[in-house]
Amino acid sequence: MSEQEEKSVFQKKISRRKLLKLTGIGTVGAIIGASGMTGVLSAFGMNPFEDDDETVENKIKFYGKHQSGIATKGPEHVYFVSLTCVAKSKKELKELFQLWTKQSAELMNGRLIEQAKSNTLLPPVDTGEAVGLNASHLTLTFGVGPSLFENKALGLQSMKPTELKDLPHFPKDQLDAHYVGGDICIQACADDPQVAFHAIRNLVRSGRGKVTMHWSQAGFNSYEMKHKEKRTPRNLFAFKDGTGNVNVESSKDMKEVVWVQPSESKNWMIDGTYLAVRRIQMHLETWDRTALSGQEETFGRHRDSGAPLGKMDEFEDMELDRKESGGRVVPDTSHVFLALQVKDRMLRRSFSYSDGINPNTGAFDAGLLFLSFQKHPKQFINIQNSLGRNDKLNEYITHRGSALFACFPGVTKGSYLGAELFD
Ligand SMILES: C=CC1=C(C)c2cc3[nH]c(cc4nc(cc5[nH]c(cc1n2)c(C)c5CCC(=O)O)C(CCC(=O)O)=C4C)c(C)c3C=C
Ligand SMILES: [Fe+2]
Repeated sequence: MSEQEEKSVFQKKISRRKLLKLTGIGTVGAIIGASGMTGVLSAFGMNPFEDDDETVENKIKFYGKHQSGIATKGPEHVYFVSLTCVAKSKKELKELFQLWTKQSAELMNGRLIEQAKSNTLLPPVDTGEAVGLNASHLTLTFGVGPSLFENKALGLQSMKPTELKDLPHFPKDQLDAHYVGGDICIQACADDPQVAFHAIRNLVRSGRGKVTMHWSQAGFNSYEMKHKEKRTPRNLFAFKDGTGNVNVESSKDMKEVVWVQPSESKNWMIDGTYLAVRRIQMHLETWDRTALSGQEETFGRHRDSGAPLGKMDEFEDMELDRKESGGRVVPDTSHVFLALQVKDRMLRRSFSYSDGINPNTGAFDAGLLFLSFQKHPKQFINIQNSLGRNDKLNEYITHRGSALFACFPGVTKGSYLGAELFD
């Protein structure tokens, strides 16, 4: 940088574009590393996580300290995919994440993965089904599973955090290999299911030769609106699901429960989180034959209001030890009672699914794509163990799918997804 150029930077006369050019950030961090870039931009009074286009409607920012789709509230649709990595080297995989970074920023800005006019003699680069649709609050969240680190060709063995291992077998699990594990995951959430699907379709398509699809699951949430605010959504058993969740607006809670802090894991996981995924079938027909009182005793909450048993309002305190006529108001076999027996907490971000009819039973294949984010997998494991064999809800559900992923921190502009792992 010349003296004159430096002066312009300090007087903040220089344009963002010019600064990126001068520092070499435009060439994917060729000159300074990912964390160095954050420092340089901050020193010049620029937000390193700022996105380009503030004018785009219904847009969630791609760049940030944390990935989108974790603390982002009120998702209506999800398309989740678990992938197998077939890349032959770390370099190939790194290039894929660099490409996905660029494409994700485009998609979350409501654009196609490639703006260039298609050559009519070739298949279009973007598949096109999102043409004319807006960003629809699309979020994209990427993670890597334990098996990725066992692939010797990638040479990532020493980077594996000790806590990143397959979830243990839990009592009553009846897992179907079709819905277990994966090397890489992508969670796409949007208000429009076609926008979410389009994103995954195009990301997977451009990863051809480096990834193949292992399993996927689409899901949905519907929100009652009050004073233009989304209320807690109901699951397919009609209960409000998410009332006792971590407050995503509290950075203290998020640091305590969700975001990995320095020295809590491998350095590349700082500001990242672990995603536990469970595909849980819900036996709707059995549930629908259960009396309302039995349904409410199963969860420990009233169905319509979502209030703790014996109370009126959804957000009243859950008093687990409250007794009336000598008996517990909230049964000790209820889902909420057992979930609260351990001190661990998690951020739940689940979606309902309905996938047609099971040909063997003639029953709905419907349930919950349970997704929880936590800074350590033991938080999920401890709660699931507490639910164990005693949860009354077990009479109505069967866990069919399971996976654990380490989700990267967010991306600084000029860097890429997973840079801290690959560089
Ligand atoms: C291991 C963690 C959990 C699994 C698996 C799980 C499955 C599951 N949950 C519901 C419905 C509800 N869960 C509710 C509360 C709740 N659930 C968990 C954990 C798991 N649930 C926790 C930690 C809590 C919060 C307890 C609290 O802090 O109060 C509720 C009540 C409303 C709410 O707080 O969200 C419902 C309803 C289903 C249907 C299900 C599997 C299909
Ligand atoms: Fe639950």
